[in-house]
Amino acid sequence: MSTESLVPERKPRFAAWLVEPMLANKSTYMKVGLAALLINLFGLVTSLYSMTVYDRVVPNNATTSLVALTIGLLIVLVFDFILRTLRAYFIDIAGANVDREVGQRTFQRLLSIRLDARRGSTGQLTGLMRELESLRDFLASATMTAIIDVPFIFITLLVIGAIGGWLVMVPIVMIPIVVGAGLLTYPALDRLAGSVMNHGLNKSSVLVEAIGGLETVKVINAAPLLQKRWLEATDSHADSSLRQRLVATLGVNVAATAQSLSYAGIIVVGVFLIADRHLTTGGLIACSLLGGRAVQPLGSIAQLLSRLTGARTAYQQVNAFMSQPSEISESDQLKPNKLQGLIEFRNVTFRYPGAKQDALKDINLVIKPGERVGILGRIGSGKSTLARMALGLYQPTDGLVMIDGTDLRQMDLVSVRRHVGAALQESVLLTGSIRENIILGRDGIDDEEMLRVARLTGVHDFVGQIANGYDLKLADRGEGLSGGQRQSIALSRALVGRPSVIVFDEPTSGMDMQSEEILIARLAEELADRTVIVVTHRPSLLKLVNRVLVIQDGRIAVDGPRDDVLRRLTQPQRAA
Ligand SMILES: Nc1ncnc2c1ncn2[C@@H]1O[C@H](COP(=O)(O)OP(=O)(O)OP(=O)(O)O)[C@@H](O)[C@H]1O
Repeated sequence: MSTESLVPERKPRFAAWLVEPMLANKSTYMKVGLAALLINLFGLVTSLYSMTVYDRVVPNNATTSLVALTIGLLIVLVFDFILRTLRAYFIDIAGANVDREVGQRTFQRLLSIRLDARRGSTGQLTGLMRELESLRDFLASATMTAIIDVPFIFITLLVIGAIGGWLVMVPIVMIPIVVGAGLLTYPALDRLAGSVMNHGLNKSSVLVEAIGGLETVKVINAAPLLQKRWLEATDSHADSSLRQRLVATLGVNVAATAQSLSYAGIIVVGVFLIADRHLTTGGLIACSLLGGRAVQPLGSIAQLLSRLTGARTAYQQVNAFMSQPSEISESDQLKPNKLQGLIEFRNVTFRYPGAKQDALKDINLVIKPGERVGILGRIGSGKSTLARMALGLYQPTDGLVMIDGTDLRQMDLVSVRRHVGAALQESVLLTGSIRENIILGRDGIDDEEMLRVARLTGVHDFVGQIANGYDLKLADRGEGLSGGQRQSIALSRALVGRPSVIVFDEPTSGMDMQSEEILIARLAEELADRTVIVVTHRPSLLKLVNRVLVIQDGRIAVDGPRDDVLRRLTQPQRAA
């Protein structure tokens, strides 16, 4: 029998990544609410002041009372000013706290996103992270103030009712008009917010692609194509933004007109009530002021409606991203302190998301600790995929990848990768010094160890001569260095700290034969007792390994001791 609960779990209305940081600032938000309450009450005082002045002071020429009342009002205004300032300050503080926490959570999620579950291009993901800004804008400042003011509409209406009786019907009639206009425009605004955001993400996508590959774009003359894509993305973005603003303006104008109508309506009806002696002139003045106050928060909401829909769309997109599978699972994951270096593939089949064919098919493989394996095969045969799977970058579609006898899915990949040195095909460096690029802020790696690997990989040969060479700041992704130099740095950061498992994918592709030979000679000793996987097309690198696998069409075609396999591969095919 299934152990699953029969009662479906109710999904929380809002996601934890947003609600938890907001709840953490609960006390600040309560202060904001209290300030809003007092500010709204002070607003009533101003209207009542006008009423008293018109009804009591003017007819009796009671200047002493006027002075006393005005002093009272001034005191209230001073408090009002202080509270408004405090309210804005508290909202900003809470907004900044929430923004920091939400930003941290989303960035962490971005870094731990499972590659097999990743959706959207690099540019779209960049744009998505920017969408957090619109959420932040929404949660901070003006928006919250306007929303908090809404419940006070009822208090204002109560006061109007107390002073002017049925006069209260005038602003009450206006409320459904404003709300109705909001409700009518909401679906259109919501739809437009979605398309504004999508077109924005498309723009970001073209931009990132163009900037990231500027050199290639020039060389292959792709500028006209990208220019065309950029123009299309900009046009559609501008078009949907324009429509969004038009619809939003409609709601705002209805609210503004309703506010004026409420004012005029109160005056007109009030005149008749005064004639019937149901209302005083002061009462009318107070009611007309209060009438404006009653409708005003709705106007602000109408103004915010487009931002509200924008924020909702951003929330949904970010939430969808936050719900994608991550390398960090909820369960307790194993965090190894060290690795023996036993790597096992059990019946592993893998297909890239959206691909038509399996990249790896039914792989069974045991790499013992200290074993050094070279992986050969034609292009696209699945060599790099095998290396990526050993690093836990992708989870098998079927079967198990195990390290030291434990399923990789049950291990904390950050801890595992601490003991694995990897250099993949692309030597992507980070902005910063060469030293930073080799050490990468890892604990326990000193300058001595950095220099040791730098000498080994040849980095010292080109950095050692320059004064402060290791502190040389590298530009974006290591620009300013040759491909081979970048590769040497990438190899250094993989070897530093002597990790027990090494995974190299074409580690010498950017090097000349002489540099490669020197490197191989030095690596032979360095890698002696490690578990090593080297993906390569170069026979020279096979000097480093004692076992060779040949991958063909996603399957292991040949597996054996290096010399045996090489002999088989170089033997002329016997005629059938
Ligand atoms: N990110 C990806 N998404 C979809 N398919 C992919 C992806 N990366 C690789 N593939 C496909 O998986 C198959 C194996 O690719 P892999 O990179 O492992 O080949 P390889 O043997 O390392 O090739 P090369 O020698 O050219 O590096 C190929 O058919 C390739 O088209």
